[in-house]
Amino acid sequence: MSAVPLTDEVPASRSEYTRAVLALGSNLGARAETLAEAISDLVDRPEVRLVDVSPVVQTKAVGGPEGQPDFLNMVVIVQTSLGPYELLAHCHAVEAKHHRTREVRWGPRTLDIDIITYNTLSQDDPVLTLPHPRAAERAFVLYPWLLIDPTAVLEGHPIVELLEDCADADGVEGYDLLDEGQP
Ligand SMILES: Nc1ncnc2c1ncn2[C@@H]1O[C@H](COP(=O)(O)OP(=O)(O)OP(=O)(O)O)[C@@H](O)[C@H]1O
Ligand SMILES: Nc1nc2c(c(=O)[nH]1)N=C(CO)CN2
Repeated sequence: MSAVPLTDEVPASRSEYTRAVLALGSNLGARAETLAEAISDLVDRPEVRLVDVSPVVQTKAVGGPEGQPDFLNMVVIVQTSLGPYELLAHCHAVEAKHHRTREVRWGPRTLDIDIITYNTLSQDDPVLTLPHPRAAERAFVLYPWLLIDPTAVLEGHPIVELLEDCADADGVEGYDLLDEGQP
């Protein structure tokens, strides 16, 4: 028996952390501020640890209504002891805190958080499809991800190769955070 009290120990079922890749997007409101706050909110619990944060990129909206504002997009990598559905619920709670609404498919939003990968988990459940079913064709996901993990592989393909075939690649550009709020 250990002399150290065990009461604060992480329960055995929660002691393992899994790597997950999350994609964040915003094209309504104070976009950069929202993304920064969302990262804080995501890791504001012991079950989610921040591993890496990509630069922010500005991207032309893909799909949805014509003429919607450009997005800011980024990718964050976390280690989490949450299960995949718990992580999804947590992402939805952070979206809700930032007043995310769902009226039009692919419509403008204050905040979107998608789970791109949860370790190597592969599943088809419409509630949580993993890897994210459209990530492999989205430069607004792959490009910021590539900037922090150049050797990443998605569904067996290096993301650097997937990016070459993305139709939206020309709509992705670097973004200077100091520009937010400027006319
Ligand atoms: N990997 C995933 N990450 C996030 N949501 C997912 C995932 N797989 C399935 N979903 C489901 O998709 C539903 C719709 O999500 P959401 O409204 O954010 O879609 P979207 O971001 O507008 O479009 P897209 O799914 O093309 O990125 C969510 O309620 C969730 O249950
Ligand atoms: N540029 C850009 N386009 C999108 C985005 C996004 O985050 N960025 N998200 C979508 C649905 O998740 C649909 N289209």
